[in-house]
Amino acid sequence: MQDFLGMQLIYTYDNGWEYEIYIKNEDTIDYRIHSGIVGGRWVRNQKVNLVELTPGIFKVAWTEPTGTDVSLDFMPNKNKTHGEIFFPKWVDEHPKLTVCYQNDFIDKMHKARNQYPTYPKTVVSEFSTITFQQHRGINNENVIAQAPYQGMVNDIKTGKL
Ligand SMILES: C=Cc1ccc(O)c(OC)c1
Repeated sequence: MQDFLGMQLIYTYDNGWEYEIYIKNEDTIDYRIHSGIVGGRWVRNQKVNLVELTPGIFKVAWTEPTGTDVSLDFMPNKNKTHGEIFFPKWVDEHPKLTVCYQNDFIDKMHKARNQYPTYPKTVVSEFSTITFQQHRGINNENVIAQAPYQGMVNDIKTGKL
């Protein structure tokens, strides 16, 4: 567990979506979405359940202010992850409403999830390939501290960011 906490990982789902997560501490993540239908969305200090299923394999699961539920399995030693993402109907219908720095729009997310339909949900089940991982220490506020932009992943991978 100690080597997973503090990790920054970038991974690309088989459907093409590129995500970045920072495992901030034992119950908190920050993340950015670099591509896909909600590319541009980013979130800090999302509370999660994090467990080590077996040595080197981790599950991170949470429910979001949007009503989206997420369960991710990380296999960093194999450069693989698997995600199960449960989207309420409204996120499927109005994905762009969720593209923001969510921390500044929690009320907007709560209003939207009450106002728009939840069901039927859309379940996305996808493997991804980890293309970058590095240790950044625990509770590092500088890892995910600005909005995603075109070329940011390249800047991270080349050490410019
Ligand atoms: C819906 C959020 C979401 C979905 C899949 C992910 O891999 C993720 O990582 C931070 C977040």
